[in-house]
Amino acid sequence: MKIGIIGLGTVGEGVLKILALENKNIKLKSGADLEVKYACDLNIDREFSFDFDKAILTQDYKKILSDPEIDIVVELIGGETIAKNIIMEALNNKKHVITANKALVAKYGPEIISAAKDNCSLFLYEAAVGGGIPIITPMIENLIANQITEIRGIMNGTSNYILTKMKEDKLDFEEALHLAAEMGYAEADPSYDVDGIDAGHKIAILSSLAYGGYINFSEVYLQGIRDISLVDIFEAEKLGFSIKLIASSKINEDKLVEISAEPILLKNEKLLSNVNDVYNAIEVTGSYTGKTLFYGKGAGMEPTASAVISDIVKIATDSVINSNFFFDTKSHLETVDTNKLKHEFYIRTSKDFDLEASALELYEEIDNYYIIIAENISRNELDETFANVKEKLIIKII
Ligand SMILES: NC(=O)C1=CN([C@@H]2O[C@H](COP(=O)(O)OP(=O)(O)OC[C@H]3O[C@@H](n4cnc5c(N)ncnc54)[C@H](OP(=O)(O)O)[C@@H]3O)[C@@H](O)[C@H]2O)C=CC1
Ligand SMILES: N[C@@H](CC=O)C(=O)O
Repeated sequence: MKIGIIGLGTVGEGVLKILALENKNIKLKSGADLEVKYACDLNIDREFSFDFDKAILTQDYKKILSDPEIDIVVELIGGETIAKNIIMEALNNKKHVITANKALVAKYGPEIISAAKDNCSLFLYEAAVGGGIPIITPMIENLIANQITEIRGIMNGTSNYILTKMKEDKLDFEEALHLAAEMGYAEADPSYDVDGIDAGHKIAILSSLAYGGYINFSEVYLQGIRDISLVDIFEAEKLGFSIKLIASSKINEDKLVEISAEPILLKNEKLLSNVNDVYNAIEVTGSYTGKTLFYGKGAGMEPTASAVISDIVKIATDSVINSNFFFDTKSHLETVDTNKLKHEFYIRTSKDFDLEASALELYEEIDNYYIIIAENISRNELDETFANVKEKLIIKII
């Protein structure tokens, strides 16, 4: 199998490196005969920390797309414009495509998957969710006997790293984000990480695999972590909770999906409360398995590259389940308006809120804020109640 890798940043360099180091072992274990014919990046004059034949380096991805010898194109440049063109052109040229680009899969999955089917090519994206954790393949293969009814987890390494550093090292948000970017965890535009968008992409992808249809990404309820301060982290701790960015979805009997990516106050005894640093953990509920848990590093060079290589080997060993059920491009899954659902909430509001005029009870006053715990209330009701305050943070409690 001849492979062209496009994008040699964090993930692409990892793929090139592991293939250079492990090619013989991979062949021994799987029988797959892999050759990287091209490795493409804008900057090819830099130093690499491992040995490989530099003749494979190119700055021109079009060479890869038009070379009839190339079987697999690995798209690792990220973004939604050139990356999408590369993927579509590669598929239309009858090449198999592998990506780690969750934004593209979540937003354009139906279009890309249809193009793959039309061209009898394969489109795989194990690295798009959970970094190094095998999760897409288990959803398609190992859990195939089950009806999946619920998925819940920590799916963004950067935000989990930030929340962990804020809690354990008392770093403020910006310092922790800076560290996450240095480690290669954050997206090129880190607002994807901290505004819940990346976790939203991932839960949309998993739900589209699980429930026999596709989720329209714009229907995922999103809330990020950028407004969470040390005050909230330590208030939560006093109450016996941790704050985690949780992506979740569940399907009800009417086939309506409740789907969100948002910070949640989780009881400290819960398993997900204790998943820290760049680690992700994804809990999948199946009709026969009950809950299964997938845990590991959710971002970073080597874990993510490991997932990309598993897709390469699947294609090379011709072992891909490619039915229409998973990410069914013809069946749009309807979603529930989560703003109407009643829950318990943690609220931090500035003191211009007229507490006496409201039916809500004060839990504590801290600095210039009221902390309020509100029960059996919807986001819509809370948004109306706190519409005019200078500052507010509203987080669901589970
Ligand atoms: N980092 C991670 O932990 C994970 C990332 N992902 C996904 O993997 C993908 C890649 O991410 P990551 O490796 O972090 O991104 P990086 O920004 O580190 O790498 C992208 C690379 O592609 C290069 N590039 C950009 N445009 C072109 C082009 N037209 N032709 C050739 N090369 C180009 C960039 O060069 P230059 O820098 O010069 O622009 C850069 O070297 C993204 O979709 C991301 O969401 C998925 C899971 C984990
Ligand atoms: N930025 C992402 C990278 C992996 O998907 C994250 O932090 O999880």
